[in-house]
Amino acid sequence: MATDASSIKEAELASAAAVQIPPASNFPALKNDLILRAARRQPVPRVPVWLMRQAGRYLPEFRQTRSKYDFFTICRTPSLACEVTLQPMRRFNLDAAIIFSDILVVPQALGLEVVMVEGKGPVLPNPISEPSDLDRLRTPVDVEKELGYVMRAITLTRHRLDGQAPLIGFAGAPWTLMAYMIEGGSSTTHAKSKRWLYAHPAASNRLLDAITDVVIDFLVAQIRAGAQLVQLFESHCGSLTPELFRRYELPRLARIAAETRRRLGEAAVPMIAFAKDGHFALEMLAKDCGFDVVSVDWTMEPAECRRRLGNCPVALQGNLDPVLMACTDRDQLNQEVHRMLQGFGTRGYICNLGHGIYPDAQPDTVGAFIDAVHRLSESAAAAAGDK
Ligand SMILES: Cc1c2[nH]c(c1CCC(=O)O)Cc1[nH]c(c(CCC(=O)O)c1C)Cc1[nH]c(c(CCC(=O)O)c1C)Cc1[nH]c(c(CCC(=O)O)c1C)C2
Repeated sequence: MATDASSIKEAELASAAAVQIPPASNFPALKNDLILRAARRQPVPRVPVWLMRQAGRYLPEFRQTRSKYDFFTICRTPSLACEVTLQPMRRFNLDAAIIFSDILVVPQALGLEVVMVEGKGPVLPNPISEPSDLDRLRTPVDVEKELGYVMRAITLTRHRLDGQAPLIGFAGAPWTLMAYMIEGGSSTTHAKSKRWLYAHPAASNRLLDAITDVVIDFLVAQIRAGAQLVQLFESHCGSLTPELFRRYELPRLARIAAETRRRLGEAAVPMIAFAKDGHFALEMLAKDCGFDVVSVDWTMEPAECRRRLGNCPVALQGNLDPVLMACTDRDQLNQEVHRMLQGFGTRGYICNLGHGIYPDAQPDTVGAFIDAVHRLSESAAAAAGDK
């Protein structure tokens, strides 16, 4: 029998792939529902906290798993995606887990190739360039067939979490995915994809609708598989003008929230919208989209967000500068946490970073951040009379 490194790796992958997925029912009882209560603006004894991209490159245990497998192999092998999702849950007292996957699985389901290039990030070798390229898209998408591995990872993880905290499912928002599909990867200006919005409005609507249809089916399927909250990532919101956002994206975000909820009925779960650099869109996101929670980045002043929204029935999430996760000064960290708690208040608030955690984050600082949120918010919530 061959015992070289590659055959050991193949054998490990085969055994990971052979893990049986239990049915998406009879899940273990939830021991910590703080994030669900905060999303519904109910009183909490302390503020829940999780970190965008909490499972990933800053953790040595992730890097070890990643050194053995290609990025999308981890995503497509439910027991590996589950293991990586649980890694930060074992280390930290987090109030939610987020399933390990990527927003770019939706373009893959639509028939576009996406590869993860070391040191560069995601690349789509054959992006959409012309409106006629839309005929290449494989629509309609059967999400169970194309993305069933995400649903299986969710079901397995929900069981293995054993009720420690709720599990978050997610998808990219239509504009953000359209931008990747046209740019072919990361971009600072999104000039090509924005040019589509101006020059090809009908084709842009067709592409955005095709993405929206998949996103709705995908979120519904993730929730049926066991996701207890879902977050929509509009990471490229900041490239749009308010008018482009209002015309192209707002109606789609509203359709995603309304249709997902309608299709699930009683089984609906809280929905979070994260719009990076979406200052101009705060009121639109909070009042005209139907999401339960709006997640803001670090460029927004917490108290100012509350002031702008008045008594709008929406919870807020955010917004610590992720760079602080690479710093060691605990007084500074405590001060920043205190400032967020003061500005956002302890009701209807989920503490998080303003964007995904960076690879140079220090695990010790991440732990100190989570503990500071719990410690400082407990006294603030008690002072506000919340239990
Ligand atoms: C760990 C990881 C992920 N994606 C990528 C990596 C690093 C790749 C590697 O290990 O090689 C590539 C990977 N995938 C993407 C990027 C960003 C590329 C760019 O800058 O445009 C990278 C480096 C695209 C992507 N992917 C995602 C977003 C939205 C959030 C954000 O704005 O940061 C975006 C924009 C979401 C995402 N992506 C991931 C999760 C996992 C769950 C978690 O821990 O939170 C999530 C939620 C996982």
